[in-house]
Parts: sequence; structure tokens; C-alpha cells
Amino acid sequence: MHLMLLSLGLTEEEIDNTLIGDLSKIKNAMHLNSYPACPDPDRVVGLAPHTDTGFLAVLYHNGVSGLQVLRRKDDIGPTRWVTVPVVPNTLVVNIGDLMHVLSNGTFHNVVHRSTVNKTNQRLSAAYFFGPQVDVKVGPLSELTGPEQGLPLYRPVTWLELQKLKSTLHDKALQSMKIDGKIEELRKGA
Ligand SMILES: O=C(O)CCC(=O)C(=O)O
Ligand SMILES: [Fe+2]
Repeated sequence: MHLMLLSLGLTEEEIDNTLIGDLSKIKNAMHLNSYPACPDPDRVVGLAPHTDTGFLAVLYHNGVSGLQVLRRKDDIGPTRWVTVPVVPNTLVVNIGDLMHVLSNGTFHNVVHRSTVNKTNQRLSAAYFFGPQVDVKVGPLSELTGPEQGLPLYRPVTWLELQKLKSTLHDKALQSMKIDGKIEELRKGA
């Protein structure tokens, strides 16, 4: 995460002043997932499509494939699910919603899901890195201004975002847009 903030142009000193510079404001969580083998895997959902809410998620798995990411329409093809290849002794890092907010939309949160395997049980451990539940996260002031552009999102705490997602699902971030119409979205949810 430190390297990602450097790549956005923040100095070491500016990073020290962000949430990740102040480790007392950082919180961790973990999911342990088990996907039993299923003889008819196309008829079951392992883990429904979602984005992770924190800054970053680091995924470890037992070498059985199943994680897929949603690739938006591009020159290569239409919007599609792409299976993340299993590479031994590696971890997968997903960008979460709060990293998307913190970077003012530069780093995109990734929509992903898990499928189940026909013959092998799949196990995964997802480690989530985010702020303490009551610390507000908004676009970094270093990334917004007359030259870089306006902040796209209002600040939220991790807890607020989790509550928004429980009612608005994939529309939660849209509802935090500074020109977003939260009430309209709530009615349509
Ligand atoms: O099982 C996986 O590979 C993904 C798990 C996941 O996305 C999650 O726990 O949020
Ligand atoms: Fe996830």
C-alpha cells in the first residue's frame, strides 16, 4: 500500500500523515472460506460477485482454481469473468472499495467471485487491511485540488460503508459520490 501511495505521487512525509502512516488507525480482518467439491459446479455459487470493502485484500488459497475477476468491456472483448490463474507460492492482492475512494478513483476496486471445483475442495484465506471502523476515509487531499480535480466521494468510515453495501450492494460507492443521489438510490434498491 505504501508503494501504491508513492506511485500516486505522495511523498514519504505525506504518506506518514495518511491513515496508513498512522498504524494505530489500521485494522485487520480475515475470512476463511471453504468451497466443497461439487459434481455439478455450474449450478452452484461459491461466493457471489462482490468488491471487498477495505483498502486491500490479500488472498491465500490451497492451489485449487476458482477465483474469478470481472473484466469490463474493452478492445479484447465484452464484459466477462476471467479465472485468476493458480500460480504456486503466490498471493493474490485485490483492491478494495476504500482504496478506490482514498485514491479518488485511480485504483479500481475489483469485482470478483468464487466458483466451486468439480473434484477438489477449495480453501482460501482472505486478509483484509483497512482503517479502524470509526475513522473516516475520503479522497486524499494530496490528490485533489484545482489542478488534479475535485474529490469524487464523500468520506465514510469502514462501518458506514459496510452498512451502505448491505442495503445498496454494488450501488454503495455511487451513493457516496459527491453529486450522488443517495435517496433516489435507496428507493430503487
Ligand atoms: O475464495 C477466494 O478466492 C475469494 C474470497 C473472497 O473474495 C473473500 O473472502 O472476500
Ligand atoms: Fe472478496
